[in-house]
Amino acid sequence: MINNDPIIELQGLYTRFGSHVIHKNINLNIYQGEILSLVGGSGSGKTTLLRQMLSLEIPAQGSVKILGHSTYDCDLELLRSLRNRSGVLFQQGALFSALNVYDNIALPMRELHCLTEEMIRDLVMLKLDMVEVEAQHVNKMPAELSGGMIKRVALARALALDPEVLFLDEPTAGLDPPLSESFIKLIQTLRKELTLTIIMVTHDLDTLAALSTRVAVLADQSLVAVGELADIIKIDHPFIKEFFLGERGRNVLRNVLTLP
Ligand SMILES: Nc1ncnc2c1ncn2[C@@H]1O[C@H](COP(=O)(O)OP(=O)(O)OP(=O)(O)O)[C@@H](O)[C@H]1O
Repeated sequence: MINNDPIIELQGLYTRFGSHVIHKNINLNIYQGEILSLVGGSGSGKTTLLRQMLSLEIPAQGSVKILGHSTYDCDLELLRSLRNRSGVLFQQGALFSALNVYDNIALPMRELHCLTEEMIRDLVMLKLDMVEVEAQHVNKMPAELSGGMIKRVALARALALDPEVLFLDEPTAGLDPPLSESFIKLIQTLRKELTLTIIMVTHDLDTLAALSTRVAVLADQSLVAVGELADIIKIDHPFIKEFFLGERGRNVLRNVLTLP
């Protein structure tokens, strides 16, 4: 279910690294219950925008509101509670290599300092069950896990504190097609069961087409298009044409849409 409350509001965002301008006047509302996919060329600033939504980076200008609160002028306590209401699955460094599966998922729970080890154990097992990982794997170290399993355990950790918003950076990168498909199905199921709002960066058109309720396209330092995939592909912009309507794009999209 999507409703009209913006969960995230970006207004007039400008980002610069030295003299390198990454974003110019980005405006975007993300609504409760949607899965918004952010696409753009390499270096267009997708991950940076995600990090700004998570208040891990501050733009040169503009404001970010998450769950109704402005993140750049709020106190640390509020910032911490807003972060606890968001889960993140980063593309790199998804798990702490020195911690086993159990401790990776338990970490955000322990950081709350208000749960007993018994409660944490029950919650860790519940999260593992949610991501369809069997209990026998709890003592394994990340190096002993397959790529698909790492993604699932990292997702369990991202869901550890029952977030309202989930950020996914290239969630299916590095997975072969069957693993990617089963991860997509898992995200679809979780979104329905947990009424999550999901913001995802992806280059993968299968993932994008299967999951997105809306797509936002970053190019020329701006958001050049925001909308449903069926409308986005009709827009006459070089990046959109190349990304969605090149040979690979056409092969994926012709199964789900009528192409121009
Ligand atoms: N902390 C930083 N300091 C300087 N430049 C940075 C910093 N973070 C990102 N950049 C630069 O900003 C640009 C956007 O980076 P970003 O990682 O957000 O792009 P992206 O769209 O996610 O790229 P990709 O698809 O390749 O992952 C890149 O040119 C990058 O080198």
